[in-house]
Amino acid sequence: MHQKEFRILVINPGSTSTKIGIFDNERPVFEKTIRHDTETIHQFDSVIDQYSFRKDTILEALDYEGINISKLSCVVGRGGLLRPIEGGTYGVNEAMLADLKTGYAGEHASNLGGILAYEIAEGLNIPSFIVDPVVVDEMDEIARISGVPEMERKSIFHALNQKAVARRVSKMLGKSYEALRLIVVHMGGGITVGVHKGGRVIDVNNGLHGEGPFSPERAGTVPIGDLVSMCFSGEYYADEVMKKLVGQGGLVAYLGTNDARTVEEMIESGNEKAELIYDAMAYQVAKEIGSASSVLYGQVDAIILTGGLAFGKDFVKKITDRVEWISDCIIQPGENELQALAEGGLRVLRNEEQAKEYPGAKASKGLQLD
Ligand SMILES: Nc1ncnc2c1ncn2[C@@H]1O[C@H](COP(=O)(O)OP(=O)(O)OP(=O)(O)O)[C@@H](O)[C@H]1O
Ligand SMILES: CCCC(=O)O
Repeated sequence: MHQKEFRILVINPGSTSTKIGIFDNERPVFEKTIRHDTETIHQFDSVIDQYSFRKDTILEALDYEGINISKLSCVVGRGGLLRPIEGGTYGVNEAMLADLKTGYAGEHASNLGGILAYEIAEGLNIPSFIVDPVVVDEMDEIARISGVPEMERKSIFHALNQKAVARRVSKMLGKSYEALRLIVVHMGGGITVGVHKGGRVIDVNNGLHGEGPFSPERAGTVPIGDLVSMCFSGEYYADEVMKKLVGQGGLVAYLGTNDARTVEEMIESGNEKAELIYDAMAYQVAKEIGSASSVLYGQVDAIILTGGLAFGKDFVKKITDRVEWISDCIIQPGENELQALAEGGLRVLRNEEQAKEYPGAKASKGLQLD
């Protein structure tokens, strides 16, 4: 039987770009990365203030391509720092909009995803969704214990790409995602190592707020006593310390760049410090994988390396040399987040899955965004 065709607009707002795509069912018919220079972004005081600018930019790009948005079936955005929720596709509701707008769990460019999806969809009288936001939380209770009762470990990670890649590899292996025990390692600007079991991510490092391996621009776990001393030294404001951990940590702090390709060039030209730091980043990723394997009692069906850094063959080898005794390593470089967003929306349009309802506190009134 001929399958019904749905046309889906997907929106993935990043800190320096807005990626958009039009999909006819699973098939991408248009994809564009709209780059925003630092000057443009810095004229806004907060992420939410960028809303009208990003919306206009998206609509102009679609108009320029001659894409008629009245033919859309739904709009899907990347979800942001919401309340902790399980993975899946969520309909954008007022409670979600309120949390995205106030930045319930902090500022993140993806907070704009749900808002933009909703605003564009509402004008067309079609549904809007988010899929697997960074706050997907399926952690086991035991994984939440930190050692300080006032501080619970949190699940903040590259849920969208981790889940999409895990599903893709499961298909490649001829098994269902739910039947496999996987360690998925997303290595981008931040690095997160997720333990996937029974279709849930039962443990993962908080890749945004200081846990796990250091990354191109984040510090990861640091010696905690020294961090406390730094905080109370009187030399730094809180936001300065935070920047050292997120944005100006990792490769940026040691080598002045967040671009692994530049680091590789430095190593080529004999820079020994660059070599040590790059080795250390791979070493920390491998250690995190080793730790994740113990969560699965060593019974790991595959270790999957993904994200931009997985394009770096030497970097990948530095990791796999240390962990391939645990399980097979499957390399899936880059990320396919637009496709993953489209597929999440499609599963609901096709009634293969029901859209989940976001559980936050209800907003009292419709939101005024313009
Ligand atoms: N061919 C390559 N070889 C080595 N490193 C690469 C290559 N391509 C990209 N990278 C590195 O990957 C990193 C960026 O990865 P990616 O694009 O996944 O991050 P992002 O999308 O900005 O952040 P995040 O994935 O954390 O949301 C950069 O350090 C970049 O230099
Ligand atoms: C860790 C959450 C996604 C990101 O890197 O910003």
